Amino acid sequence: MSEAASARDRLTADRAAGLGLGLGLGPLEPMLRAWLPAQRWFAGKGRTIGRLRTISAAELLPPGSAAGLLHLLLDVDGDCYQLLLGIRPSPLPPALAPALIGRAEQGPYAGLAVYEGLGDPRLASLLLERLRSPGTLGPLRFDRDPAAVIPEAPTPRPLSGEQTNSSLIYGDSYILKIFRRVGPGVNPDLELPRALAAAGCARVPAPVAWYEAELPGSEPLTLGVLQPYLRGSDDGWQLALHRLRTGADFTAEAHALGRATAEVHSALAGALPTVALGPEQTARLAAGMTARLAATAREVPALRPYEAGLRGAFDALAASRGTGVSAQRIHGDLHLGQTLRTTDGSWALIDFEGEPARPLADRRRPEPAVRDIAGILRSFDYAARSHRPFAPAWADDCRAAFCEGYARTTGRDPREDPVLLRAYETDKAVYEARYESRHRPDWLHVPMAAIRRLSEPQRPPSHRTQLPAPGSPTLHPKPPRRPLA
Ligand SMILES: Nc1ncnc2c1ncn2[C@@H]1O[C@H](COP(=O)(O)OP(=O)(O)O)[C@@H](O)[C@H]1O
Ligand SMILES: O=P(O)(O)O[C@H]1O[C@H](CO)[C@@H](O[C@H]2O[C@H](CO)[C@@H](O)[C@H](O)[C@H]2O)[C@H](O)[C@H]1O
Repeated sequence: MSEAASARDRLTADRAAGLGLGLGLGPLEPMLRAWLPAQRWFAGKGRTIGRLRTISAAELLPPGSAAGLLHLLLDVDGDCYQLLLGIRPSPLPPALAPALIGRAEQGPYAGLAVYEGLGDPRLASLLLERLRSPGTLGPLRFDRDPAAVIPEAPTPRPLSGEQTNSSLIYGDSYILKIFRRVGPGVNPDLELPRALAAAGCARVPAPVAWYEAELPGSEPLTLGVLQPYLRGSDDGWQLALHRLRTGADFTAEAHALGRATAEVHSALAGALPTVALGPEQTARLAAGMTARLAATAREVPALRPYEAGLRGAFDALAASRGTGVSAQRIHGDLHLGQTLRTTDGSWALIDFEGEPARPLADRRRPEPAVRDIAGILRSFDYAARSHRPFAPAWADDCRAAFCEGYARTTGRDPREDPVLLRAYETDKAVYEARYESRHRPDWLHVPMAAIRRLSEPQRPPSHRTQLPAPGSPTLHPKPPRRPLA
């Protein structure tokens, strides 16, 4: 960055510090209190906000006759959230009207409209420009892969649809994910794709630029990651639903996805530390699952009648004494919505953030790879249950094909350790019950169906809706109808 640019950055950062936002949020506070709980990415939905204060404020662009861009990190009842606010003369142009948060009556922005800045192409372009030219602005540090060529000014658009964070797509070439709830320490969604890229694994789009906050006395907080946009790819979840609707087979894709997942797991195990689990660690894993179950049962009344039955899966894991299980860095929240089938027909995995509600330190801990496998197996069940009528055989076939694909690459079929797999599937279904009850109560019935099944005492498999036990004839189902990738 040039000296003039860095002097300008210091100026804007100093101006932001002097905005009167230092302790409280001043005139912005009432409007943000009303606006935050309505955001899809806000984790405290349904709660009245107690503490709301500024952690850092930096003007990426001071407002003048045109839009300004204010970057905020807010402490909302102990959670840290990232906001990018547009500030413009009021009224907003019609295209931006739905993004309005409020009009500042006093303070440095008196008379100006404050709005969600990401939908404003001018501000979205400014953010990309920052990422193209590394440097700092107040607490913000912008960084990039020096080898990457990031084009100038591709047209930005916000990604529409359900999301935990917020993303901007630039000219269908790059996608910038802006993390909303952030914490100290590198986000695994930056850490793991970078490690995979360095290891030569092409199953994950490699980060080309990122930005962080450097706050006194804290590890840097990852705030955003820019990656190549896999244009024309199909989201695995949508693809699966489409196949179900048209009565079409998905086992070839499930098999190829098993292989892709196994490749990513092998690359992660090669690039980052692994740990062999002994009986003590396995018992600790099982205790963690049991504790999560108890906490979820307190929060989700529908789960309570099944709590004792579900605990059986975790007790069995503790009793198994964990021989031969190894833990490694994994995806952490793998489901069909985190997979993309690219235009050349291969699978890519995205969103390595882990389960968004878990503390970052937990999400960065090595875990058995079967946790990801359980996530995908649950996802086939989700897809089959979203279909009317419920299609259990479709899900069973996909589950079997996925495990076979995984085994083809690693030499180990996940179903060979049914106790471990069942414990992780149960843990995932419990997580889903809490996730759905918090975010999509209309979907709660989907994990509840699995919870009912998983809470039943284990019987030898007698029909196709059961996960086949190792050695049973259904372990090696008929070959898929189409050639496998
Ligand atoms: N590299 C990419 N190429 C194409 N589409 C992508 C890419 N990364 C993400 N997406 C799309 O954006 C959506 C949201 O991304 P994701 O990383 O899952 O965000 P979140 O954590 O907010 O849910 C994905 O479901 C996918 O459709
Ligand atoms: O926002 P993320 O993609 O990181 O993940 C969260 O939201 C997912 C839903 O969007 C949720 O996934 C659950 O629903 C999916 C269908 O929409 C299904 O395919 C998954 O199997 C099921 O877990 C995910 O659990 C949550 O962390």
